[in-house]
Amino acid sequence: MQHTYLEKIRQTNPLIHNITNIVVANYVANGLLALGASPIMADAEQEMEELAQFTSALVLNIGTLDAMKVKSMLLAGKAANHQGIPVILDPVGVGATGYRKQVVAELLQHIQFTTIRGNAGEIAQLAGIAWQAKGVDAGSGEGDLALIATTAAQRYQCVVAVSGEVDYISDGVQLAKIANGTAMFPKITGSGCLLGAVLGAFLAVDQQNPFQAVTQACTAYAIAGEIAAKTLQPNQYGQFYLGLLDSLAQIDDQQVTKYAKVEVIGG
Ligand SMILES: Nc1ncnc2c1ncn2[C@@H]1O[C@H](COP(=O)(O)OP(=O)(O)O)[C@@H](O)[C@H]1O
Ligand SMILES: Cc1ncsc1CCOP(=O)(O)O
Ligand SMILES: [Mg+2]
Repeated sequence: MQHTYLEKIRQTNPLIHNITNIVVANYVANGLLALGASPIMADAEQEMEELAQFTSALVLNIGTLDAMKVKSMLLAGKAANHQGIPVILDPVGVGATGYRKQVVAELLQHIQFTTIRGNAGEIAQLAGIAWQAKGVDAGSGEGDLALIATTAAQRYQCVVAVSGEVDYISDGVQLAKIANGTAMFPKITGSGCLLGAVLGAFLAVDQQNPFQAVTQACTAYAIAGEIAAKTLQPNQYGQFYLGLLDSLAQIDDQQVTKYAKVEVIGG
């Protein structure tokens, strides 16, 4: 596996266009800057086509939807597909309401996503497998996470990442299991949303190998969390929130190689 993603991101500073939710926009922008990429958060329908001409990836996050945002997402997604830049979907809380389900179905119908990243509850919903999600959080279920990732990847013809205590990445044939991370992640809001944007940065520097880029992104991000949590008490969530940004700025490809707990099956 290629292990030079972080170096490439810092060399090329890919510009990542995010249409994201009001809870996390600032944190995601800071996380991309820390990593060495550049963020642009833009929602207005008038600028979607223009942005696709000079950005390196598009991240669509449905966390706080409204009709105007959905219109912009459709325009941005189609323009990104036309330009051939990677498009990432974070289907935040897709099982929570009928509107979220309807919007995600529309996005999936009109846009070819490179990657879909969500927690188990969100991806189980897209895969049509039973799961008890809790709002925007993963919730609980008995489902087989590898099957959920693989089913969604085959159904939507893209790389799917199911994040959680163990991350499962599938392109429909290959499966990666990543055992890195820290239990502090689900204690801060925005950690999943920031991961979606980080996927954009990794995919921007390796458009040829989306499965590998997503696996490396999830691994690097989970290890950055481990490093941030190492010196903290288990309830220092505020410190973790900021420490994760510092850690994303400091982590390098050698550390990712050293600490990775990744198993790849199939392919
Ligand atoms: N219990 C856990 N232990 C270790 N890492 C976790 C745990 N839960 C989530 N993560 C990590 O947190 C990050 C965000 O994933 P997740 O919490 O599933 O997203 P979301 O915030 O969208 O629900 C991922 O890097 C994932 O690996
Ligand atoms: C709490 C909340 N409500 C709508 S979007 C959002 C943020 C979800 O962020 P994450 O999935 O990264 O925890
Ligand atoms: Mg989320």
